[in-house]
Amino acid sequence: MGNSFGKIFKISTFGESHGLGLGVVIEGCPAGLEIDEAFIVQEMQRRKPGQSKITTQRKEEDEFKILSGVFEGKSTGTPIGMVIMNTDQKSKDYGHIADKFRPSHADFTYFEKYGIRDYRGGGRSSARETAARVAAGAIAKMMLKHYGISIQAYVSQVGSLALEQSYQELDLSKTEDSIVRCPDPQKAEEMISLIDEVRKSRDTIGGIVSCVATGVPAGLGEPVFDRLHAELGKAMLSINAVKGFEYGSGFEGVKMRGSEHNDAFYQEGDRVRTRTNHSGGIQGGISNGEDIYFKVAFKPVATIMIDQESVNEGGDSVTVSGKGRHDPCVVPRAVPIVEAMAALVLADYLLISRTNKL
Ligand SMILES: Cc1cc2nc3c(=O)[nH]c(=O)nc-3n(C[C@H](O)[C@H](O)[C@H](O)COP(=O)(O)O)c2cc1C
Ligand SMILES: C=C(O[C@@H]1CC(C(=O)O)=C[C@@H](OP(=O)(O)O)[C@H]1O)C(=O)O
Repeated sequence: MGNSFGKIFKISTFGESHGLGLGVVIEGCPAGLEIDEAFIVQEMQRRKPGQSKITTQRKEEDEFKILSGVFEGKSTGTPIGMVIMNTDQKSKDYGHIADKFRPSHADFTYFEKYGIRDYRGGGRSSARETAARVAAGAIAKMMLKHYGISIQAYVSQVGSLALEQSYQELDLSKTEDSIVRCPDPQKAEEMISLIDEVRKSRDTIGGIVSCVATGVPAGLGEPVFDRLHAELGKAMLSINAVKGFEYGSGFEGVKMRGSEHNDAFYQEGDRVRTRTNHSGGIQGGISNGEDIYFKVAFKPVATIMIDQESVNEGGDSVTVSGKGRHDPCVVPRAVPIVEAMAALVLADYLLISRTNKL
């Protein structure tokens, strides 16, 4: 049920934030793929907590072990198992809210579903689980790289501080230069100051991660239900704290006429191309070979260090205030998560596309 994702390139994750650790099983990765462990380390470092002053201060190195499915540096075609141990849980930070529900976190709904509360933290609802997705996403990215596909995400908005440039106008190679992962150096500084100011006031703030996938061949997707953008939307909306997904021209597109919005075709060598790309690289649920681009909106983190109205498990009114180590804004760490989820979807559809036609 809700613990797995994908059709051919499939992942299942297990574990929670205050248990012994977490992990992932990847099925469907073709044999013979070179597995670059240094690349997986790099991806884990981009997501790990405690990486800068504008993230949670929980210190996890997120070292992983590959248990199976890789031999002499190559995938064997059998399930790839990976584990990441938890090393820095502080469950006592949750003692004062063991029977209270944090507003807008998962405490209430999780309790309603299971009738059991793992009060050592957010349990399975903690974004700690995304470490397993990033590990799997790194393998998916390696497979995509083999086929010339790359994915790059960056922070394009924090609160109301937004980049005005499109991804083509930005130097995305600068994204990793700043702790906020915004490729515009000046805006990055402003975003960092804003997050720091919000953090000092014991509050949190939201933001947007933009993402572009290049080199995706035409023909990936489905004309109904499992349309490529629907799968990308599901993947993004499955990330903790996501409140919005928009691809191509998105909500802005409604202001245009068809004559402006249509992407005119032209022939370039042996490829059909489009002059504009309001379609965001997907038409009729199937990739058309142009860049796939989309945005993901993240809400302000639920756990704030300010008193808030709530109730406990017995239905009494209580006041709740967070303690411990929380992200003041998730977007800097969400960048590799968005890329990982996009990579998992594209890797899956790339393998599915081999069954499209003779
Ligand atoms: C990278 C990342 C880090 C997060 N860190 C925190 C955190 O430190 N504290 C918190 O309350 N929520 C954090 N969240 C959000 C919660 O996990 C999320 O709000 C919770 O699972 C409830 O789900 P919902 O907000 O999607 O409804 C984080 C989310 C992401 C993507
Ligand atoms: C540990 C991570 O992030 C955590 C995500 C999270 C949440 O509620 O989502 C709450 C905090 O964790 P804790 O359960 O220790 O209070 C964050 O530190 C991680 O991303 O690896």
